[in-house]
Amino acid sequence: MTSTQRLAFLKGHGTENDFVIVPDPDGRLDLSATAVARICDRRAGVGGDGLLRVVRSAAHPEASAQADEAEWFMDYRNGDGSIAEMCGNGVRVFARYLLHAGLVEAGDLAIATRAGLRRVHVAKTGDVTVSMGRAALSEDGVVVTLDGRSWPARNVNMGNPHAVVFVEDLAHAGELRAVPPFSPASVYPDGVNIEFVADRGPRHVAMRVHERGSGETRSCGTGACAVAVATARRDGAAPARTGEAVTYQVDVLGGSLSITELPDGTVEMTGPAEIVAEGTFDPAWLTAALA
Ligand SMILES: N[C@@H](CCC[C@H](N)C(=O)O)C(=O)O
Repeated sequence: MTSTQRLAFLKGHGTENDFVIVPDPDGRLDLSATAVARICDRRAGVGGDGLLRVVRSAAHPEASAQADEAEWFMDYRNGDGSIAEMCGNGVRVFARYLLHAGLVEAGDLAIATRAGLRRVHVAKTGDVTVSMGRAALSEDGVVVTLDGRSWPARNVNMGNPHAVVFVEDLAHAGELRAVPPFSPASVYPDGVNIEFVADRGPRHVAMRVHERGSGETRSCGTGACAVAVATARRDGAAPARTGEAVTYQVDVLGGSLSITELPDGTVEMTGPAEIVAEGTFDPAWLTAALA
């Protein structure tokens, strides 16, 4: 890109997990971690928990194998510029963007991600539903410690890693300004998203999350799925065994998500996704940010 070209961006969110959306259909942009962190900076940049680069699957080496089934690849980056495999709120916002930009029709579509294909249902307005794949749960003896308290954590992989901790009171998660200490570190060599969960009622919980690469956010879609499945197991609900789907409402600081685990083990998430603004980067600022 030359400094005279204006690069467009949009801003969107899903339950207040907010993203800078950068359309780059032909995969021409070289977005370093530093550039992403500058764009996501809430004071000196556009600001966001993360960035969604919109690239044709065929134009991206990590997605070309999915190009036959999904025209578009979600190149997701955390706010610090690090790469993550998957983002559940992001994929709903990504689908909302594709429809908003006239790149897809309303209805069912597939989106390529680093965690594989995700099938999405997006209508002209309203909530977006995404099939998030299967959760992989394991007991690895992980313990999370914060402000003098310790809890066992459930390890859940939703394409990306999560440690789910049940607490009596979400206030026990404190300020969440830094990654809550956990051990053994070897379970999560690439870092982890940590969810604190409290009961709200039958099949209804609330959570707070410290996201790898973004800090405390107001919502995490993959985290809400991890929480729903971990809570279902704690409650003795196992759709694969009983043949009955189980749905949990998961409240986050920025709203609420509905998560259903189906008898085939796949997890569906439904929640809002909005585009709130469109703009262009100042060319001189962007040139410096990309340098
Ligand atoms: N906010 C996202 C998760 C984004 C990725 C995560 N921080 C990671 O590094 O795994 C969501 O909605 O799932």
